[in-house]
Amino acid sequence: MPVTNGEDSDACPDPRSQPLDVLARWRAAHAPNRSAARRRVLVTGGAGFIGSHLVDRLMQLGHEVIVVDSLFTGRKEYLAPWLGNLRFEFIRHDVTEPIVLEVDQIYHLACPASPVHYKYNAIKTIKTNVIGTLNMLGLAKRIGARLLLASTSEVYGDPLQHPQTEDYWGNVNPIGVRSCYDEGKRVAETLCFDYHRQHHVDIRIARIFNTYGPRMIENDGRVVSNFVAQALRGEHLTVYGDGQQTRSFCYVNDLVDGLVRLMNTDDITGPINLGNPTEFSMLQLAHCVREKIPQCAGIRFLPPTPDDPSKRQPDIACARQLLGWEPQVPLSQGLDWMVEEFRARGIGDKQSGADGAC
Ligand SMILES: O=c1ccn([C@@H]2O[C@H](COP(=O)(O)OP(=O)(O)O[C@H]3OC[C@@H](O)[C@H](O)[C@H]3O)[C@@H](O)[C@H]2O)c(=O)[nH]1
Repeated sequence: MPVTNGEDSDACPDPRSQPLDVLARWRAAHAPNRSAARRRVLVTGGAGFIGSHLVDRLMQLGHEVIVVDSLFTGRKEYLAPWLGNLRFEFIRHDVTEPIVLEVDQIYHLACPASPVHYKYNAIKTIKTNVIGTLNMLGLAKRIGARLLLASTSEVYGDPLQHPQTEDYWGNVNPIGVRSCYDEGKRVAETLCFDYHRQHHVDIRIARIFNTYGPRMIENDGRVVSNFVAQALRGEHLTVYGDGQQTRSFCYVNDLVDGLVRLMNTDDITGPINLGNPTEFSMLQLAHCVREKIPQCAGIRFLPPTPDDPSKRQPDIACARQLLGWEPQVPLSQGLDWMVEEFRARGIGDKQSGADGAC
């Protein structure tokens, strides 16, 4: 980790004359048992869908990984391959409570991300985004760690600009049912920049667009997992509204690649959009899933959900230019892998017939 302000000698800066951030960064850069090849990395929300894939990548790269997760939506079994590994630790902890750890990097992902889950306890969701992020930024400041915030495309709300570039300020309802998440993440971004300006905390902000892949919880309510699980069970695909709303779906391994690149790129704060720019309507997605899973019963239209964004597509010019990153996996391929994993989990083995289909 680079030490700035002329403090790159091995000698410890004089604690009486140096600001705290200089001392913290000196300590981080000179910590024993650490190197660029073997960093100590904290992943909050590391037992979740994206978090657990990120943990796999960090462990494969040879880092020491600490996962902090409340297991509200995360699943410990996603971490099973690493339990018992000497480079891995799991701590069941809610980030709304402070925690003290010594690490070089913090990937701060902790927060329910499915609209169904984040609306379930809206006050808890906003606390997680605000107090949880404050706690993690305080920790980063204290120990001189770099912090990457998993922000979201939801900061753009129901966008009036399409596709969305990072300089677009968004169109967000501050008092709606989704506000706990989208306003919560907007405040989390604000906090990151305030800690950066005021305390020189080294921050990275990733605006993550819709992501899918193996290990999505089959009933987490998001569209790709819903459609695949419904199709495998021989049920109808539930399309909310007229299905003309659009999203752009990124395969989880591509996203993890973007997160790791962003974390390890110097002299950049973001925000940076990370997502697949290929846009689909929900009806197109439904047809794609039906083609792959013929036992699917058909489509059932349900009322739209409040404040549902009508369109969403990332402009990823910044990620291409600054990180040399762009998604590699087309939706059709990613869906095949996801269907395979859902089948391996036994989803659809016992056809429910609950909605009268099949
Ligand atoms: O069964 C379903 C589920 C969802 N949908 C629709 O599919 C679209 C996508 O819905 P999802 O719940 O998958 O995800 P959303 O885009 O609403 O929110 C997501 O945005 C990006 C991330 O930050 C989060 O994963 C999540 O908040 C919405 O228009 C929704 O109404 C259906 O038509 N049927």
